[in-house]
Amino acid sequence: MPSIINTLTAAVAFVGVVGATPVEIPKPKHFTIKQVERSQFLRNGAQSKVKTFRKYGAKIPLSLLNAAYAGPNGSAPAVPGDAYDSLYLTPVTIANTTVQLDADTGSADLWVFSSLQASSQLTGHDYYKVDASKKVQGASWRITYGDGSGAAGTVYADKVVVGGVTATSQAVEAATSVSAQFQQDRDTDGLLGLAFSSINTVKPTPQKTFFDTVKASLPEPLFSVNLKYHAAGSYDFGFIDKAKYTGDITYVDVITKNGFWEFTVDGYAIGSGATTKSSIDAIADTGTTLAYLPSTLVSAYYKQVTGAKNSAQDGGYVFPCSTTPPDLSIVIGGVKQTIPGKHINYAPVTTGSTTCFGGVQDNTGIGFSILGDIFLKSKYVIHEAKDTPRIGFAQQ
Ligand SMILES: Cc1noc(C)c1CN(C)Cc1cc2n(n1)CCN(c1cc(N)ncn1)C2
Repeated sequence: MPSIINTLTAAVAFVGVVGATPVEIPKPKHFTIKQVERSQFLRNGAQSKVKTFRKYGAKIPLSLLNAAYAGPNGSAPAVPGDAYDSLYLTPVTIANTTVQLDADTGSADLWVFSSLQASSQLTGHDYYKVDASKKVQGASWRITYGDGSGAAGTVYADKVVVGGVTATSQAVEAATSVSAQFQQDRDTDGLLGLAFSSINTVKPTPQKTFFDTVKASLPEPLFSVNLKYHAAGSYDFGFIDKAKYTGDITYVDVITKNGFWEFTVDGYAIGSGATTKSSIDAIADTGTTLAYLPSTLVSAYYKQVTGAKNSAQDGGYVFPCSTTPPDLSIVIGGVKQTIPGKHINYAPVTTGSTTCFGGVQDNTGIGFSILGDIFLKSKYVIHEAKDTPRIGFAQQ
């Protein structure tokens, strides 16, 4: 629908009567009343409902959030799963059911809670009702994540729609079992893997990710990630939205050998300090909540945070919640990408504690650095899968 903008320009004289003596109010030169597209009002209807729910502290149904933040074709919302952005959820329609999946650039399996699980595991979840006629015979999958959580099951080829983009026959990995972490997390109905298909866990034949399935049909072979701090962002498939970033996009080549969106960081700076040159191997990973960086960098960073300590009891670097830590910049493609200090004050270590867990932690034991949501939520990140895959970063 073309937007209907009527501009009414009127010169209106107001004569007000105050007491007995008429008072002439200076004549305004002109004013404009803009009319906007009806659909924007409709979307704003959902948004005004979200505001009312928030005002009265009511839990907002994800379906309402999805309606409020529905984007143009190709764009899907990424809604924080809780108050601390521990994960972001995106509505995905599989066959005729819409589920809330954690879109994850650090893994390559599209898996979902399903009717194959014990019904006790399905309470509070939307789930995929498997269609036996669509089963991929002989195929199975099993995935384990860095935090020890995981799931396993069998495979179906079914219709999947994300942000209006349709994969007519996408490998849908139906869970037969999920780990305790997923059983306890009633918001996450599964994952939408967006890493490279080379690390898909389906046996005997690895399956394509949703992005790989639809890539050739998109305007451009890319997807853009726009996670936000304590707010709904988006995943844009096939296009770059200039309204979602400022300045330039800095691209670097992706190292594809491990199946991640992996690249080299050139250095870092703490607060307004000098830049330290350092070659750091890192992956961009929307499925990881925090940022995990080399111990030398992390130790130098927390030396500048009043009251910070590396607490074995709390499982990492913590500091008083009243602290606003310094910004942390990392240099990618010669350009500083800054994490606001506010984002690094992640969350109380336990509910009500005045000790807060740092959003930047040590990568010891992981083998590489992970730029998770703490880094990503202030950036607009382009994942381009041409012959030489590239990743691009811009400031939101
Ligand atoms: C609640 C809640 N709080 O924080 C999380 C996470 C949850 C969700 N919940 C506990 C279940 C869960 C566990 C994981 N996820 N979701 C997402 C995939 N995981 C990854 C992905 C990846 N790329 N790298 C490492 N792990 C681990």
